[in-house]
Amino acid sequence: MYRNRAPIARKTNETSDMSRRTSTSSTNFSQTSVNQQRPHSARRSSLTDDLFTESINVIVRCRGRGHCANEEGSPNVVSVPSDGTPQVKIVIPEEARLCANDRTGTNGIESTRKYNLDQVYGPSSDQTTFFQNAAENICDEFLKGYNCTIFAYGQTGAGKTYTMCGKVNSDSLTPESGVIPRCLKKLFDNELNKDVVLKCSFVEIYNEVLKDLLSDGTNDGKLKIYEENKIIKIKSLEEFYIRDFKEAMRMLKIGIDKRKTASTRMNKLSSRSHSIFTIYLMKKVPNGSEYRFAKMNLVDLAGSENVNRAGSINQRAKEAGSINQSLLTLGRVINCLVDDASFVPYRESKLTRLLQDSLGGRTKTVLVANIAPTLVDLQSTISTLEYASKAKNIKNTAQIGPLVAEDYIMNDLIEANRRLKLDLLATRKRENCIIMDDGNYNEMHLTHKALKDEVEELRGLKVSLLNQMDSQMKKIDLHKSEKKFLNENIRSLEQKVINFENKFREQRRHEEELKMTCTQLYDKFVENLNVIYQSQINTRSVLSDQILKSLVNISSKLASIKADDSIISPTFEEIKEDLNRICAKVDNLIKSEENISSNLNQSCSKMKDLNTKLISNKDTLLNSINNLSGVAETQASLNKKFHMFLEEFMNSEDTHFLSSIHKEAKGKMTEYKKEFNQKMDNLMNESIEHHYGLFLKHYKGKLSVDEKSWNAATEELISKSKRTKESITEMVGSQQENLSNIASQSISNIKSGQKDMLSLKESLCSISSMARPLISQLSSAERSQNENNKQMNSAVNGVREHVGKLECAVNEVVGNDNVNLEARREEVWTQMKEITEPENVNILKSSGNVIQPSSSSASTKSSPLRSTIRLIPSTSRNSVELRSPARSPMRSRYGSPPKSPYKSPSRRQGGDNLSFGLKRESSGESFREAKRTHTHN
Ligand SMILES: Nc1ncnc2c1ncn2[C@@H]1O[C@H](COP(=O)(O)OP(=O)(O)OP(=O)(O)O)[C@@H](O)[C@H]1O
Repeated sequence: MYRNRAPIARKTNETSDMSRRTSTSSTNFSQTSVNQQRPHSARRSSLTDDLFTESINVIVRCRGRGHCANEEGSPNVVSVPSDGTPQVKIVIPEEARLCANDRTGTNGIESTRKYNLDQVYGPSSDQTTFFQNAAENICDEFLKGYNCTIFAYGQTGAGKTYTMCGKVNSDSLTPESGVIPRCLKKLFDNELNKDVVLKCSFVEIYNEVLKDLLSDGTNDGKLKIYEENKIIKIKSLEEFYIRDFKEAMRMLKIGIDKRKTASTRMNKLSSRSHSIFTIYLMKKVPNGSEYRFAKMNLVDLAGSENVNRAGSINQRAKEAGSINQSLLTLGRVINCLVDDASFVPYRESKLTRLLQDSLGGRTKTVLVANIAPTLVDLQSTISTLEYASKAKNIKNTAQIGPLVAEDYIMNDLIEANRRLKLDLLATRKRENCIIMDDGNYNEMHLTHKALKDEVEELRGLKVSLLNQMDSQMKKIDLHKSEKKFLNENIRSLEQKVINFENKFREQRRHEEELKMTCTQLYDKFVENLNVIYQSQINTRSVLSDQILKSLVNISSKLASIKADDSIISPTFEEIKEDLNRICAKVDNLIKSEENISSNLNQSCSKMKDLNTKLISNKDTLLNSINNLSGVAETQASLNKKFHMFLEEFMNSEDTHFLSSIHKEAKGKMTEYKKEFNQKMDNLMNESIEHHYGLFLKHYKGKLSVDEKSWNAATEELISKSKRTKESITEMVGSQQENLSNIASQSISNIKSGQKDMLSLKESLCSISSMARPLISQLSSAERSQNENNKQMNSAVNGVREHVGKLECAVNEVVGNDNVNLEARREEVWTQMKEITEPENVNILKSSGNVIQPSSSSASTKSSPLRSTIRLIPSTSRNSVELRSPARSPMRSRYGSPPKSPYKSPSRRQGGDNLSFGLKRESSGESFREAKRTHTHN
């Protein structure tokens, strides 16, 4: 960095002089440049193409809620559309309007207001976004050679300084860097940087006094605003060449640090002055030796403030008054420009005077209106937005900057260099004085300051790091102690676990032992239980045996006492009677069977007679056939003779007559033959049917009579058997019932007696001694009862066997007779066929005579029909079958004449002494079985 002059020799008058000189010289640069414009001013008219009118670009930036608003608990009333619409909307809540006061200034304000501007940015827009969208473009215009101005306007604390400068702590950009650092960065990052020469100045207006923020103070009070050729300039303001971004940032930082700030209630670092950072650009014209001159004013205005609200008193109140005054003038200027007034009061304040060219002049101007969103700031916000809306209508005629000759810049640099060398030489001659180049000094000073800042920063960092370290160490210590504590806990827990495991093992061992003991005890218990159970069973069996014995004795006693007389005897008598009746019925049946047999024999004899007659007829027929065969022989001889006669006749002359007779005779013979055969067939059929019908009619009548008697006898027998069975069953049932009653009573008695068994034992002992003679009696009675039982069993078995045999016999009779009748019928039929067939054969052999069957002639041959035939009813009572008695197993078993095989045994059994011993189950079962067999049959 180098400067036009070195204002370093502060302590010498020479330096002061020099400073003044250089200052003038510096001011002369602008003047020179302006002066240099003069030759070009003639050209400017020719550059009418570069002139164009445009409105000031008005941008609103609304900050977020500040600490002040939060403290006051003020609601937000400003909203910014998120879709990029350049509109600010103010919505005042009704309750706020109702309790409106002067502070909020909502009195008489409508609830909703809208302001349309060029661009609007809300709290969410960061510095980068804001610069890129709002300020970058104007930088480009500046680089093109236009004079440009960006100034921030708004109430105190609305974010003007934040927008324009941001944080300027380092040599590089940060996210918080504002418009000025970013502009500088952009200018130095430009590709055409080589052909660009940049200078800067930084001035503030504090209480309407100008102050050079980059100066060492030697030019204090010398800065004066003057206008030359319609260009506003500041006399004695130092301009510094800036070679790179870092240098520019250091200059900016120096100026910011020098700027007057103070803490108010509304802003802890409130700017109490208006500041203008100006960048001068000399850009070489492409393919030329001249440089285009332009300057950019970056203005951070002091904020308008409510003295009461800001709590400004004394100096601050004076500052506020000055600020507000200058801002009021700015407002009036804007109004005048908007109203296109003939007079614009630029000169009424230094601010408006310095911004004269930017407001309604030849500059491209951007006005940033900073506002706060809360209700407490509403009045200022509305005021700001009103100004901004008006400023939007200010028209500027942007003009490209003048050209400066390259030689002039070179001469300026050489001159500056020469003056510096003289200053150095003069300074070196002085004693006790450190003489050094102002640039170097400044550079060193800046470097030193930067280093100091860095050291401070590092110190602060170190302190914070040390603090962090301390806290970390404390945390580590805490963690260590916690870890130690946890380790101890873990160790104790592990020990507990080990102890627990040991105890668990011990417990398991105890459990195993306990199990073993339990098993042993259980086994012993089971064993004892078995023993007890066995003893109980034994006891029970002994007791039950005793009880049974007692029961048997009692029952036998009862049976012997009562049953013999009152129960069994009458029943047995009845059974006897029944059986006798059955036997009588069986005898009747046998008798009827004999009758049937005799009937059958009679039928057989009749059949034999019939057969004899048939045989005799057969003989007669055979004779007739023989006669017919004689006739046939005669006929044959006659025929022969006739044939001979015919041959002779044929040999004669009249053959025609003979042949006709012969044909006629032949035909008649054929007819005769047919007729004869037909008549013979009819005769034979009629004869056979007649005889067979007679035979069947005769035997059917006979058999139906026998069948009826047989059926009646069978039914009677069955009903008798049924009745007998029922009476026996009833008797047995009653016996059973009696016995079961006695048994159940005894059992219940025994059961009840079981409880008093112990007490009864004693009495039993005494009873046993008393019961001995009774027992002997009972044993004798038991023996007799056993005998009775045996007899009864044998009797029942006999009855059962007898009934079974009877039923078998009946079955055999029925079954065999059915078979025999069938066979017999077949035999008769075959015999009849035998009788009739030879006749038919012979008759068929006969030549044509009618033959009447003869009724005589008996055959001497023996016929099966000569045997006796028995007719018995089959299972189907409607059918009648012929049976051969010879094939009857009954007959073969009992011989001829047929005699019932059941008669004798039945009689024997019925007649024999039938003493039914009472063996309840077996006898009942046998009766049931007999009943089943009978029913089945
Ligand atoms: N858009 C913003 N985003 C973040 N912080 C902001 C914003 N605007 C302002 N601030 C913060 O608000 C405080 C006040 O801002 P600033 O000093 O820029 O206000 P000002 O308008 O310059 O006030 P004054 O006129 O009193 O100087 C600062 O701490 C600043 O960092």
